[in-house]
Amino acid sequence: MTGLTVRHRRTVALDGIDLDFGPGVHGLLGPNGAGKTSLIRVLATVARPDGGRVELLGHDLSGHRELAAARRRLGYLPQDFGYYPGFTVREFVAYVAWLKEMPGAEAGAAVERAVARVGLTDRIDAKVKTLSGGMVRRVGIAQAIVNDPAVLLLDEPTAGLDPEQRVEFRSLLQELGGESTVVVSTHLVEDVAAACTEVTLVESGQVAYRGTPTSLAELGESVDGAAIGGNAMERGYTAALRGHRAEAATTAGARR
Ligand SMILES: Nc1ncnc2c1ncn2[C@@H]1O[C@H](COP(=O)(O)OP(=O)(O)OP(=O)(O)O)[C@@H](O)[C@H]1O
Repeated sequence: MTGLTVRHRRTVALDGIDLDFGPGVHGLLGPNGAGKTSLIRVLATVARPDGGRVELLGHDLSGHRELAAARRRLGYLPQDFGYYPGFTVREFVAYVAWLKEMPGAEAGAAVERAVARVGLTDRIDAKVKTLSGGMVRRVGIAQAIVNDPAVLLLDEPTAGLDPEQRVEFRSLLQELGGESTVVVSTHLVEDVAAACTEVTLVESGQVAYRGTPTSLAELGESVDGAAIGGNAMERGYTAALRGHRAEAATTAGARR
């Protein structure tokens, strides 16, 4: 994407950002309101940008036909994931497979495979409304991967998962990142440390930092631990944010 701009009324959620994502697991980190969801929604083709150009899997997302082609190869777990409570897990994931225009002959096996990958085979014929919050989240992940997407977008997928499920989910993420491009937004620096190949730190609609989890931890090692606190990765996160804020303040001062 180049010059990607998203506005919500007077709020600039994304301020002309340039980014590209290749194969692997990309962690999107940033404070509340930084613009992570706005970015994922544009990539998921559910929101139109106000400016800039976005290309996904070779499709320019400004074209209608291109959008449909891109959607078939996408997987998306929204932050507020809506589902039909009366559907069983199988029915719900099959419904998403149908929406993605998967051929009927393949869909049945694909649904079972996706549900198995999130560890819910024993509940596949249970109604979604009877599941715990963490299980519903896993159904959300299953529907996102049912079509073996080339690009998988996950907005806060670990919210509501217990620690054991989170650990299992991270290994699933690593597996998925070996096959496709995964973009995952999270508040948890541990998710990034454990599962991501690259980190993008977003702040006030801008890219504040890009690098590997190791380079972010190295940045944390280089700052005064007593002054910031936390582990190396958390210190790196804080130092990168503060660095970006200082730079933005200097630029704004120079403009005045
Ligand atoms: N529908 C909307 N109407 C008005 N403002 C919005 C809307 N959606 C987002 N915003 C604003 O746009 C900015 C970016 O929001 P966004 O949800 O993309 O951030 P985020 O990084 O995903 O935040 P969080 O971590 O809290 O989910 C924020 O200032 C937010 O208040």
